[in-house]
Amino acid sequence: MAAPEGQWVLMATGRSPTNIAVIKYWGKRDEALILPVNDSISVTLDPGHLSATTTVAVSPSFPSDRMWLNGKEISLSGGRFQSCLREIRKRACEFEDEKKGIKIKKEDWEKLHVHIASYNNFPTAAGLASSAAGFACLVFTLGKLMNVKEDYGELSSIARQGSGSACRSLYGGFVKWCMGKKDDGSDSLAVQLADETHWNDLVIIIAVVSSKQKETSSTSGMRDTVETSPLLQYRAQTVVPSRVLKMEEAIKNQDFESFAKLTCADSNQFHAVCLDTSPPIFYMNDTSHRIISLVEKWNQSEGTPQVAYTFDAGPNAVLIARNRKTAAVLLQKLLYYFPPQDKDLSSYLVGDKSILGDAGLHSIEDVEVLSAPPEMKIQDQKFKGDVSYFICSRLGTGPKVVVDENQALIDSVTGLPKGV
Ligand SMILES: Nc1ncnc2c1ncn2[C@@H]1O[C@H](COP(=O)(O)OP(=O)(O)OP(=O)(O)O)[C@@H](O)[C@H]1O
Ligand SMILES: C[C@@](O)(CCOP(=O)(O)OP(=O)(O)O)CC(=O)O
Repeated sequence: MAAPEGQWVLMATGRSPTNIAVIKYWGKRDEALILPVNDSISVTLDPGHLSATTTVAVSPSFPSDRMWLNGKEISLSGGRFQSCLREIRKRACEFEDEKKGIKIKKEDWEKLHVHIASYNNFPTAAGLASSAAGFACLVFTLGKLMNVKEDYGELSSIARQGSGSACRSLYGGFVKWCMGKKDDGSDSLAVQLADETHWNDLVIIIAVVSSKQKETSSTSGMRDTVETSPLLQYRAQTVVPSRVLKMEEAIKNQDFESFAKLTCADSNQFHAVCLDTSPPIFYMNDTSHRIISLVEKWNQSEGTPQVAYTFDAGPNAVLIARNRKTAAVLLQKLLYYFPPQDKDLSSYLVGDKSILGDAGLHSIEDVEVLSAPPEMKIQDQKFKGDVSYFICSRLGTGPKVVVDENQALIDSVTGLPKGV
């Protein structure tokens, strides 16, 4: 290390998207390495709406590894953080910045400590896959800092050891996590099926359903399912392999009918294996069921699917509309049943707010005069307050370096999070 000992702080900042599975990962064959029992497929969401931003810093003056998440210091002692740090350090390469007088040899990285600050632009641990965006961002940004060779497949298999679904956030667009066969997990990694420009008509509306924090985490829920559900074997060995092939074909051909049918069926089967677990796990609630019913009835009345729904380990609905026009009609139907509790429409729909204009919803008065969806039996009942808010988004890119140093979350002089 050529610079005066302890005088420098070297930093990198990255931003990573979250993703939502359309063919679900549920069940591990190896808990420590996080190896799944089946392949899964996801869509990456626009990082402008849902992403993690992480700054990692290294300095000879740091006595230990530390991390701050959304401004609060958290422990890095857990096995998942330790696995990601260890695997990235192993692959670190020599780095030199002559102007700043910094030289770090390959073997120096093992001795240097890092400070990590991360911020999610959406609620953490609220069923919106913050762990996927977070671990993908951590691994991607550490890789940049430590000059790791750009092999996204390998990075994805490291992110997988932070949280399984995180491996799919290393790419934009449509992504497949190949379960792999090897015991060491080296072939359990993500590949991109198509980038975000391949099928850009799709519009994603997320209904963030009001709920307390979930009772069963994905990690413990899937462990219980593996141990107790006879249905999971059938799903992993027979159903998913053929669905994955069909889903890849649907994505390749932009076949919305097939895409929507597979997405809804797979979400429903995932929740069925949760119910088949002993004791049973319930992630969806009455609001989730009402949204399913709304979409199913509409799709049926149109004769062909307009919207796909999928639910992760929580009650939030992720709705994928075939195009903007359909998304605008969907929003009208949703707001008819789930009007905002207060008069502020603009904070009730975040992300791409321009969809409100497309739906002709400029004020709360426009929501109040919406007519009931004709295909629905329940016309006179509304469920104000059952949805906290909506997010309108689209498919997005994979992780990116944030070059603007003003956006770094760590102060380049103190090496501590800004504002601490
Ligand atoms: N930006 C981040 N950087 C690193 N780790 C993060 C980040 N955001 C979240 N995490 C990790 O993920 C954990 C939250 O994961 P959890 O599975 O409980 O919630 P979620 O991913 O938001 O929801 P779900 O898995 O139901 O979609 C946090 O406690 C933290 O360990
Ligand atoms: C329902 C899911 O969202 C489950 C995600 O599980 P996690 O990736 O959060 O679990 P761990 O690997 O234990 O961290 C389906 C999916 O994203 O494929």
